[in-house]
Amino acid sequence: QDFDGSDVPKEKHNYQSDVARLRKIVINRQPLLPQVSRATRPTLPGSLTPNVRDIFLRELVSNANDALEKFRLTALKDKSIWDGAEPLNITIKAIKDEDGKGGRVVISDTGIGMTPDELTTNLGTLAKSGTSDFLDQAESGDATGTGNLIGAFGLGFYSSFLVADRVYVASISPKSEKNPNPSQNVFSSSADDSSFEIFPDPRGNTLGSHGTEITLYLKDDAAEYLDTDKLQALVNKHSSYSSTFPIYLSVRESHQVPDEDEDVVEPAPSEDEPTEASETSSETAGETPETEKKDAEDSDEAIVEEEVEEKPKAPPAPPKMKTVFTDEWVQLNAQPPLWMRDPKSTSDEDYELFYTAFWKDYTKPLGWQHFSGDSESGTSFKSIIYLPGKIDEEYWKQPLAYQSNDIKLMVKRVFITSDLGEDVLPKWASWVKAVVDAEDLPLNVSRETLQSTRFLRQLKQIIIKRILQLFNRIAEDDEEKFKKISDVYNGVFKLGAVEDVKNRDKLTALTRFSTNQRNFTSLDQYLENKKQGQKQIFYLAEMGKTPENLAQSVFVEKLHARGYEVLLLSEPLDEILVQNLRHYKNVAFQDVAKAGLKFGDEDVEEEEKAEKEAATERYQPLLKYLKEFSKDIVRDVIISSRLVTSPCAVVADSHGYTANVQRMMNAQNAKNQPHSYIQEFAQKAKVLEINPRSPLIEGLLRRVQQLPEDSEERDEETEAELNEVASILIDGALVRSGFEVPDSNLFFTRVDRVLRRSLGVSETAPTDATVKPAPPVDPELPAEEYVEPENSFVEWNEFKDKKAMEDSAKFGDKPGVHLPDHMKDHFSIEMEEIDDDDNPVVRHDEL
Ligand SMILES: Nc1ncnc2c1ncn2[C@@H]1O[C@H](COP(=O)(O)OP(=O)(O)OP(=O)(O)O)[C@@H](O)[C@H]1O
Repeated sequence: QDFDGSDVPKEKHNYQSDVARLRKIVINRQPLLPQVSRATRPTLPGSLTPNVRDIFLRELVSNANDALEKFRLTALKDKSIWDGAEPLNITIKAIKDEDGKGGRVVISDTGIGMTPDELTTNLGTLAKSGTSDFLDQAESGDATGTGNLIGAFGLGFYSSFLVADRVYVASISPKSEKNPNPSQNVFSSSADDSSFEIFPDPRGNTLGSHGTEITLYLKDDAAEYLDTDKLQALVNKHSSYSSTFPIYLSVRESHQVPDEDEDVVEPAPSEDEPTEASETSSETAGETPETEKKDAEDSDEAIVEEEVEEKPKAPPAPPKMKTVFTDEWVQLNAQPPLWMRDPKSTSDEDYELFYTAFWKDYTKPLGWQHFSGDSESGTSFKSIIYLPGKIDEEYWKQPLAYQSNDIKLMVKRVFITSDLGEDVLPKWASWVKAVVDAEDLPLNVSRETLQSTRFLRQLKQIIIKRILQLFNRIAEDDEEKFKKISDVYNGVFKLGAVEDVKNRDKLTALTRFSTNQRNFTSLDQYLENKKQGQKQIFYLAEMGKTPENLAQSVFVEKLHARGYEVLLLSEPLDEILVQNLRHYKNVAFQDVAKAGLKFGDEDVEEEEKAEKEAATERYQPLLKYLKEFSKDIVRDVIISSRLVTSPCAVVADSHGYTANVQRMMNAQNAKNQPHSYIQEFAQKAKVLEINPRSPLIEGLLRRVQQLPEDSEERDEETEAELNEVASILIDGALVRSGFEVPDSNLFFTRVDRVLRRSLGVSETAPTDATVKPAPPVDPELPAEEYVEPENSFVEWNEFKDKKAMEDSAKFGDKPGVHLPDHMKDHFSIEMEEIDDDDNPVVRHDEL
């Protein structure tokens, strides 16, 4: 009897809109044969078909495993639903049609099953996070990309429609208080329906007391999935690690039996009757593979014995033999789970496949550590921890609030939970994926009891220790690989070093930086390259600039010229990190844009000191002049010992703001904070340094010296010119040092004037500023109707005041405020009622 062969009442439901979108993409999946036109598709040999749709099996097996896990957990609490003896497993069977062309694949599990309501909600709506991302990408992307997308997201149940025209899901959930009389029901949908049906299974109860059976009627071009070798290969590749429950495949085995005794071979299907044989087995779907297999073995034994007994004295002529076929269940994942195996005999590919199947993450992991251990509390366990190949974007949105639940705790191979509470790992490490199988915990351990166990606390330390060891080992042994790790994890190391004081040193050692001399430097390598006497780790931080830009900075020029290494920090976390660390291995960090920079080589410093004193003496008039001139911007003007070619720079005091911090403060102030006096003080805590060896500075000194002492002899024009040059010089120093000029319009007006002067053009000659005015006012209204762009409208309904909403009817049918999407989060809208004279209505006096 099949699913449709009865007049049971069928409830029709429409798919939720997202499911409908998803199914459309899956069913019309263009990329299946990306390089081939539609017309030629059907004639292609199966082997050319890219394997996008192979994923259906992986997805259904993974769902079956989840259902079994749920069942086992439920049974731990409610002993009445499972006696522990009835097998929990997954079975896969391919059944060919009578005409031998098409057929169906049936995937069953003895898991938690679904009630009719659950069939409707679980299979008719989408609850998966990330699905809308998938939909958007798939719908906007070109067709060829969709295949990869399908593989990368994992479409769950809906991937059935990659291979099937029609899908039936028969299911029964175990008896419970809510569901005292469970019955077996069917979900049915064809690939091109926009709806599905739910109805009582016309075949009655075939699944026993709990479980699900998914029957896929294969599309014409998907007959390859009837081949058990293919199914076996797929399970081996994608699913052997995704379930700790046995997965059985029904495989047709051939046997040689004596031809004479027709009765004996009767139970087994003959070669000419493949369909009948398949049907016989499918009717026994309620039986477990184990019982079926046992029956088959029993009957085989009986045959042998009968023959021996009946013909003891027969002439020794060889009996006539013929081939018969039986369907037998073969377990596909008979090996112990990966974490129980010997790491020495486990290949990288095994670890990668296990990772993908277990966490449904299709980006290859960057590393793993497989180990066994004993916690101090006496629990022994085996574990594999992984470094994911990418970190979830959510993590970087809110790293300190992120919780991934990716540590899967098993007890004696049985999955217990992946919710180990918020503090199972320090926040910086919340991306770790690990499986931990403990031997000595009770199977019914609850999350609450778990959290109070010493085991969990120790596990946290063990995982962190192992993760750090793993990073270290790769850093030491394989620089190329560590570069890849760094691409993903450098920010994590920096965050960890700030957040996790206990592991700060180890995490800091893993961070890598660009410098003026090389690209991938650890702080230890920096210290190895430290010059004699150097007592500081030099760095320059400016968020958003590239290290190449930073290397050109005025603050780096002398250090670079002398051969010192300077860390060039351009990542958002960098400056926070050095501020928190303050020193590494007892060597202090020194911001080269700040006062306090010391090279540490005494001879040079003595020499420079003398030179500086002499220059200060010589440049006194210019220093005095500039100090007076720039008193609103800097605290002092001094002779520099950090500049080589640049004429001047603005250096922050050790307690003042660098340009980087200044920018961050400005951004902050722009948001809401008022300026404080401390901030103003810190802003001005900077010094203008001039380079006595720069010809420009020497020239300026000469000009200042030429200014007449006597105020009677002053020439205003010459003085104005000099002031202008000095202004440009100071503004230039600000820009060169990363600060903003106080008034950029004034700055460019001055530059223009100086340019005119140097070109001999009149300084006062006006530019022809005539422009063509706009045409006169157009009294006509636009002919075409304005089309509302989607989503640019803050719906009236969103306003909380319902009364205002009702009143709004008189303003037209869709009043509202238009905002571009990217601005919506930054605005709140308040409204007030106004009267005919545009005055706000504060009180309704008449009320
Ligand atoms: N074999 C099954 N037994 C019981 N419930 C099932 C089974 N297959 C699917 N379901 C239910 O249907 C829901 C939807 O399945 P689907 O594969 O589309 O998404 P998912 O499994 O929740 O997500 P993901 O595939 O990312 O894990 C599941 O969450 C589960 O509740």
